[in-house]
Amino acid sequence: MGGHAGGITEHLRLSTAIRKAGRRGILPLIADIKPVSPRDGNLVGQRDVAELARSLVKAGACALSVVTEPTQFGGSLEILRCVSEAVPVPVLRKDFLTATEQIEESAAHGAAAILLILATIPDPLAADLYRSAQNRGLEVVVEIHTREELQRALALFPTIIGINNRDILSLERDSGDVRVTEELAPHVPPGIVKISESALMTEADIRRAVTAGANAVLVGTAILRAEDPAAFVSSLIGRISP
Ligand SMILES: O=C(O)c1ccccc1NCC(=O)[C@H](O)[C@H](O)COP(=O)(O)O
Repeated sequence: MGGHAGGITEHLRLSTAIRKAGRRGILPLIADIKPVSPRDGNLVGQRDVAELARSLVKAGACALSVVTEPTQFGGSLEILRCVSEAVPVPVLRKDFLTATEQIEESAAHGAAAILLILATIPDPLAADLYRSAQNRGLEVVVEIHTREELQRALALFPTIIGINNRDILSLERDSGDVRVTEELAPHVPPGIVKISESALMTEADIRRAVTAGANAVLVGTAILRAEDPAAFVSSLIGRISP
């Protein structure tokens, strides 16, 4: 799958990977690699990140995300590169991006998509960053947590909207609630890929997100805290249909 450009594998688009899994009746699950949770502490520990990434994809994750924010989440661009080089699926970079130079940096480290968090980015900057990412061939997950942010997101004509069940402004110290997806997903126009992100801790949470209309789920803590993360992913995918 894909070719090579400057040492980094060129991956499928994130929206394509999600749609493809959904069409095949496979739960589109994005497994999130977050080294540290401000709420739950160290999640990756001494594990080899490349091996972890490969095992999650082998278990059926259609894409991965990597949190690169270093101070609160223990992430780095090196981890992004390591994961992107290890797997043949799209990798989403999750960070508080605010500058156009970070678009090039994301692409150079193998990201297929970036996150734009509307809670932290004013409208003109969001539009600039969205355009820059598109011009660089990256997809954008426009992240929202409120109805007001959904209206702002729609003005960008996004292909993917991420509904964050946690309040990122509290740096994920809140417990989050899938009710946020249940409230917002029905208001997202058809044709836009909807990802329910964060605080999906149980099979029941994921079922609720899918029932509310999420086309994909992004799960971090529950996978990384499982005794066997790959077995956990494959059991979720085996038990839940999109
Ligand atoms: O989600 C964000 O907006 C975000 C931005 C920058 C750094 C970290 C961020 N959130 C952390 C995550 O991406 C979560 O790890 C991910 O949504 C999975 O959540 P969970 O399943 O609750 O661990």
